[in-house]
Amino acid sequence: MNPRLRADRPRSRVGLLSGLGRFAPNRVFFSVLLGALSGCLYALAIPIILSSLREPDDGLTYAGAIVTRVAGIEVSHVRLAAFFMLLCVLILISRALAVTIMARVSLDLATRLRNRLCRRIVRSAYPQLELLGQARLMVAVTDDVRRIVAGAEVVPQLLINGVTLLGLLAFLSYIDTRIFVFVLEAVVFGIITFQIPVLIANRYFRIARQLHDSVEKGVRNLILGVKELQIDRQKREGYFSQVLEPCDRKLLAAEKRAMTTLFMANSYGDLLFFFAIGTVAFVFVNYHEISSGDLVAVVMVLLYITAPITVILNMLPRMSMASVSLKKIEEVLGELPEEDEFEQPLCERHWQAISFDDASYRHRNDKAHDAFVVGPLSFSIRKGEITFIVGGNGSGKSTLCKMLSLHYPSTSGCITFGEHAVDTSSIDDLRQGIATIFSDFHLFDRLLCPVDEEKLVSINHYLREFELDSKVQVLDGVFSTTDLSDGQRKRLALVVSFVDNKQLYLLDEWAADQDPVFKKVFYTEILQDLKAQGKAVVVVSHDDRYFHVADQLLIMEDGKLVEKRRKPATTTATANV
Ligand SMILES: Nc1ncnc2c1ncn2[C@@H]1O[C@H](COP(=O)(O)OP(=O)(O)OP(=O)(O)O)[C@@H](O)[C@H]1O
Repeated sequence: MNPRLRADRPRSRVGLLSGLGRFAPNRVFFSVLLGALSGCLYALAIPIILSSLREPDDGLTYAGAIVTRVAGIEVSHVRLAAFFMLLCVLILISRALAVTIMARVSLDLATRLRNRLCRRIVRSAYPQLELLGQARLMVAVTDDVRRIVAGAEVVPQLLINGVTLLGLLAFLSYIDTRIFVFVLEAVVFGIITFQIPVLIANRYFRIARQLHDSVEKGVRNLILGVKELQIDRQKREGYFSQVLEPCDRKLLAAEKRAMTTLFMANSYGDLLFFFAIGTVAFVFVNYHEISSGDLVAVVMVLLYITAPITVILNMLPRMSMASVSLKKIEEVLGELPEEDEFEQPLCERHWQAISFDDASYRHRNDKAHDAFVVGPLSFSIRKGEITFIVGGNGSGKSTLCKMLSLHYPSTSGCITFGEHAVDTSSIDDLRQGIATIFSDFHLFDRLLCPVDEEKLVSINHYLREFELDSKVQVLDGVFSTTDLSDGQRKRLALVVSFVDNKQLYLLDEWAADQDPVFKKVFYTEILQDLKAQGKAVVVVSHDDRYFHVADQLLIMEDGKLVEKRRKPATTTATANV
């Protein structure tokens, strides 16, 4: 079996804005349009104010302006004032709409990305998930998605301030072309030189993002291993000094470097404009003729320009981080090829026996040369039979179970379920007939399937049978609690699998946590019940005193099947196989 894996097509390195544009083109277009409009209106505010201050002879005075009484208040240049008020209202509406629309798009995009990542995780080949690791997946689903939202939210702000900047530069060119050229040169010089620290900061942001995965992994292991660390001070300190703190230190250093570089770049950007203002006010006027009114207008525009420039410079780090996170998510999606079979319509497949013909699986890890190989294995599992997989620790029992449950694709040989060879067209259908309880199983707090009256009767029956009825009730398909002992949790997992009514039951060391009484019930009653129902039952077990209940014994050693024993058809149920 080698299910074809469909990797994401190699993507072009899309920017944040084009990513947003592809996601919601109409809304992003409106937001951009309104942001641009808002920027234009902002840029208009200064000329309006200035024109209210100017006299026709280019002097600057309030005296002599025509004053009109509006609702008892004296207003000069009433038409201009009304236009200014209208401008303010329009700025308010367009700005609010631009920002709100983009914020909503970014939230929708975040939800979609999170959902897409989660769906991709469940649709991906299991070995690939193992290789990628929980920490990397968690950071992508939570942190990276959040950073993209933060970055997307500033897009309208950048746009508004960018357009304001352009508008003011245009106004500057209208006042005095020579000053405009000078300021434009300062802007171009500022932008080019500003890119150098931005590039350095981006490099540190990328390093910080990698280190974030390691910190996440460290914290996760700390939480998982808290019991062990609490009872041993030396190990606790060792964990902090050898694992968490070195990672934290590196992350802190990278983040500090990135932020420091960017803040210094921002300060440099601000200063550059004050330098430009100073040059115009103290030097330029000595070489070029310029009226005092124009000079005031130029200085006002230059002072006003510093605000949008500061906003743009301050918002850029968020955009940088969002772009790094978007790239990271695309990398994760690229590394998680989707199995083709999920596109097929589901159709239940029935079989009588599973056959392994020289099937093998090679674990993938960083060091390919010492990867563990299980197989080649040849055997069959039949319905109405109990098969035990036995062997020492690390002999490959659980790996074989995951081959049987179709989580691990065989790297050579062939596996068939009855008439159906396991391939891309059949794998998901065949998986639907399999119930598993692995040693690292997860118990969901609900049944995750429709619960009708018949099912409820069946659940309550099994809860009583497994002595769980006083602990757990099922209300609307949800368990009243899953805070149970390890043994009880395994029993509840078995109840769930019984209700699911599958064809193959794979129980990996299920009985390991059960008390001797229930262990006996498991081997002598529960397994026999499943067998009587015609299920194929595969049990990984170290309980040699119960090996006799098996119809078939598969003995594993170092990834190979060293012995297959089958119970003779004539022997009694208690005879050893
Ligand atoms: N996810 C993995 N990635 C790489 N190698 C693995 C992985 N899981 C297991 N292995 C390798 O496969 C070998 C067999 O592991 P497996 O869990 O199948 O043994 P087992 O017989 O079930 O052991 P136990 O009785 O201790 O549960 C191990 O020695 C280990 O080196």
